[in-house]
Amino acid sequence: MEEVHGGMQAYGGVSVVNAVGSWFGSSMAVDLKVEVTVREGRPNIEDPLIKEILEFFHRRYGVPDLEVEVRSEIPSGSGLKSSSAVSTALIGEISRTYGVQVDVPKLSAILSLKAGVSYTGALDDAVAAYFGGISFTHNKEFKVIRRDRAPEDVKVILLARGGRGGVDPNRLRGFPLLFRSIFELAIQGRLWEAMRLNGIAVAEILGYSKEPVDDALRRGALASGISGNGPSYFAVVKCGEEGPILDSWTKFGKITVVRPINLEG
Ligand SMILES: Nc1ncnc2c1ncn2[C@@H]1O[C@H](COP(=O)(O)OP(=O)(O)O)[C@@H](O)[C@H]1O
Ligand SMILES: O=C(O)C1=C[C@@H](OP(=O)(O)O)[C@@H](O)[C@H](O)C1
Repeated sequence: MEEVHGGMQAYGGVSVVNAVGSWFGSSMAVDLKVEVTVREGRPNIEDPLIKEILEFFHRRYGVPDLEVEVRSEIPSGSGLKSSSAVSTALIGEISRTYGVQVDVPKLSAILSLKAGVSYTGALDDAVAAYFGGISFTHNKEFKVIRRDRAPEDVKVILLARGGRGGVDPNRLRGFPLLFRSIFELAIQGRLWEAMRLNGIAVAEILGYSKEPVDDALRRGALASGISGNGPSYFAVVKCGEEGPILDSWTKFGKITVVRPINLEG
C-alpha cells in the first residue's frame, strides 16, 4: 500500500449561534487540528460518517476502497465541531487526491445528514472547519451567507469534554425566534454578545450547569457558554486577561487554551 498524499487539515470551532434552533448558524474556527490521510486499501474505520463519505466517492466517482487515518485534537461528541472537521478534511483529501471538484463544506453537510451524525447538516461548522474564520449559513438551504475573518486579539479558553450524552438537542428547535434574533446580532457584527447569549441559552435549554459561565463572565470574559450542543464550555477573553478565568476554571476540570484561526490572507 502506497501513501497517496500528505494529509488534509481542518479545524475545530466554537459556536457563535447553534443552528439547531433556527437553521441559521454561525461558527468560529479555533486552532484544534484534525489531519486526515488516505491510502488505497481495505476500509479500516467502522464509523457511519466515514463510511458514508467513502461510499459516496466510490459510487459517484469510482474512487477505490480507502484506508483512512484520522489524527484529531478535538474530542468526539464535544460541541467543538469534531464531526465537521473530520468530514471536511476527509472529503478535501479524497477530492484532492483523485482530482474531483466538489463543494467540500456543502458535501460534508449533505453526507453528515445522510449518515445521521448531524441535525441540520452543520454547514456552519463545516465552513469554519474548512476555511477558518467565522461562518454565517442557512443550513436548511445549504447556503453560505457570509464568511468573516475571526478577531485575532482574543484567546478561547475551553473546558473540552467529549462523549455528549443525556441531552436532547431537539429541544433547541422550540426557540426559533430566540436563535434567529441571536443570529441577527451576530451577522450585524455584535459577535461576543451573540456568542454569550447563544451559549447561555443552550445551557439553559439543554439543562447544563451555568456555573462555569457565570464564573467566566464575572471574571471579565467577553463571552462564555456551551459550544454546539455541549458538553464543552468556552470563554473568550482579550489576550493577556486569561489569568482570573484560568485560576477559577481549574476546579471544573482540564483546561485547554486556543486561538481563533484564519486560513486565508
Ligand atoms: N477522531 C475521529 N475519528 C473518526 N470520526 C470522528 C472523530 N471525531 C469525530 N468523529 C465523527 O464525528 C462524530 C461526532 O460528531 P458530534 O457528535 O456532532 O460531535 P461534535 O460536536 O464534536 O462535532 C462521530 O460520531 C464520528 O462520526
Ligand atoms: O448537528 C447540527 O446540525 C449542529 C450541531 C451543533 O454543533 P455540535 O455538533 O458541535 O454540537 C450546532 O452548533 C451546529 O450549528 C449544528
